[in-house]
Amino acid sequence: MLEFDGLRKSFGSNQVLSGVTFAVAPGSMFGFCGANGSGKTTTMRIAMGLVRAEAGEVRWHGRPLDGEVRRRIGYMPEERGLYPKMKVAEQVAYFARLHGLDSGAAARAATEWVDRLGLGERRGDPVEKLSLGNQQRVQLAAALVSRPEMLILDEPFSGLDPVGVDALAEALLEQCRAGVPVLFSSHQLDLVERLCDSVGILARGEMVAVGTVEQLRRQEGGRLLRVVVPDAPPHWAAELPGLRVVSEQAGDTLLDLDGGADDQAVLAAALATGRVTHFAWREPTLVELFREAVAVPTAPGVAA
Ligand SMILES: Nc1ncnc2c1ncn2[C@@H]1O[C@H](COP(=O)(O)OP(=O)(O)OP(=O)(O)O)[C@@H](O)[C@H]1O
Repeated sequence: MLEFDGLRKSFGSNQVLSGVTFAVAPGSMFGFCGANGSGKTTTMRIAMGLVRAEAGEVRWHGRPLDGEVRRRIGYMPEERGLYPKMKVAEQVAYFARLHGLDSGAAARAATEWVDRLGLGERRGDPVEKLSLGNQQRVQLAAALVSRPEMLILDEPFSGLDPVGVDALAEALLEQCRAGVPVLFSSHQLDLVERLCDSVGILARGEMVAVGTVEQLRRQEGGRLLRVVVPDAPPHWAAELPGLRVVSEQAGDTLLDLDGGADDQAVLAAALATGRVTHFAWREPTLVELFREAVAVPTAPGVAA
């Protein structure tokens, strides 16, 4: 297990992490989510020894990470660390050598990863001549080339086109199948939902939700009712008892009903405003679960 245990960190008076705890199992993919500035990068930097935590520790197989273990981590930092003048394949081979591969093995592994990530035709170009998305692919090749024992990737999918996303997703799934724990941060929640075994949502300095998407759905208490009434006036459902309007756009309304609320009463109210073209229960997406989890709780009796 890669364990993050009770991490605390402040920058001046800004308490960023106040006890962050979660674990990534070998062979599983963990999607690390949270609003901008919630502390994902700080958490990953602590794991890599780039930021010192005030309390807590990160362990691999029960032992705190040290320099030796960190050399076996494939890390992709948020601030991309490439040498702009170095050629693509040389750069990737350079990172492989830094992680202990001899020069022959490093060159072979670099060729393989450069090809796999769709950069074969650019292998001889200096990195600075590549588009941002392609530089991103080089950075990923650099993280993967040393056959790491763990992967910690800070927003690896940002800036990639759909083909790049697919190539990276396949590469990460292959690492998982080989038993590597993969932790990556992302704001692309559809991707996290599709790829990850587990998800963690960081808010207010803590993991406010951790588990499979299915477990998060159960925690948040269930299903949403989608009602489409193209001609309904705005806010037609706002005053109905026992429900909350999650979203409303051009007659397409998403409702969160209390346990005892009557969906047939909602249907009758919808029909009273016009023709109902869609009326069905559905599971919340990870985006909706995320919004729910990061929303600041209001004290009882205080109007939102
Ligand atoms: N070196 C630093 N000095 C001072 N404050 C910092 C430093 N590094 C991070 N912070 C602050 O810590 C908070 C968390 O930042 P962090 O980059 O970890 O968040 P994040 O979840 O990765 O955000 P994003 O999704 O925008 O990348 C922010 O308020 C940030 O300004």
